[in-house]
Amino acid sequence: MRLGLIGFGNIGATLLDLMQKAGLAPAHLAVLVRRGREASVPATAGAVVVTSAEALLAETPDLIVECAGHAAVSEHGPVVLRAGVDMVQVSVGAMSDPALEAQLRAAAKEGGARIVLPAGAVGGLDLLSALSATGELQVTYRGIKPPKAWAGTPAGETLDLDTLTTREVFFRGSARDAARAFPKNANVAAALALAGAGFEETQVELIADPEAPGNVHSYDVRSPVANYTMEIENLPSAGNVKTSVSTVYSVLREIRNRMNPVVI
Ligand SMILES: NC(=O)C1=CN([C@@H]2O[C@H](COP(=O)(O)OP(=O)(O)OC[C@H]3O[C@@H](n4cnc5c(N)ncnc54)[C@H](OP(=O)(O)O)[C@@H]3O)[C@@H](O)[C@H]2O)C=CC1
Ligand SMILES: O=C([O-])CC(=O)C(=O)O
Repeated sequence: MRLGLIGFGNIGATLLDLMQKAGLAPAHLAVLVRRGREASVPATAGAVVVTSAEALLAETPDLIVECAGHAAVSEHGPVVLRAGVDMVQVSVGAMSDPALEAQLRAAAKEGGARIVLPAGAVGGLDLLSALSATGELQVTYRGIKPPKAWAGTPAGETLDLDTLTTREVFFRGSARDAARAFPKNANVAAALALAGAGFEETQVELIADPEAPGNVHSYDVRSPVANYTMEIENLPSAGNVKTSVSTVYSVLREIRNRMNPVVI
């Protein structure tokens, strides 16, 4: 596979490492970084490093994986999709901006490309997406992380994250408001909303817990044909405590599914 990456931080670098270990090293790798940040991609990655979506497309990737954040989706997503290249959009929460979501969908339609939204750090989206056809879903999600994973977010406006000793719920609201206010921590809420009951109807609680065993994603689903509860206890990434390691494995799965004859 000729692979294009937008962003080469924690997820990008770990993904390349996992692909190499799984015997799925890309035949060609191009990485889009911000101008002036070219040196952030080590020579050992064996990548062509570019600073624009046009230059990334000139490398003729079969697939592009965005793992750079909401602003990068807005900047590069429409260009990539309009050119007809499928994009795995790890920053799912960028879809919480209705204008950007419409722009991305229109670009994908125009280019005949697909926006692939990976499950990321959460699971069970297959059943949730299937049940959405009942039209009567109730979904409640709780995102629980250690205080340091909420550093640099609005949680710090109401909590002293350095000294917190008790579990505190600092956000209650819709998945849309969660995804917009916590772009590096609530992509999971957006994925659940898009698969299930929608951005306004999906209820979210965000919690800082000094006793949290990792990044915990927990949600309840009620529907006319099935009810379920899911709880995932994730190991945080060494390179970014906000991001669970399983997120990278979920991107690897998307790549594996494009390379294998059986999709699962
Ligand atoms: N779906 C899910 O479950 C999850 C989704 N995510 C999403 O993935 C994103 C990346 O996570 P992670 O790798 O851990 O974060 P990192 O901060 O480790 O890496 C992000 C990288 O993207 C680069 N970047 C930022 N803006 C741009 C841009 N406009 N163009 C090109 N590169 C850019 C940054 O470069 P620089 O070094 O120059 O700043 C940085 O190297 C998160 O921001 C979040 O949106 C994260 C976790 C779970
Ligand atoms: O990686 C995680 O645990 C989830 C996360 O940050 C997000 O949803 O943005």
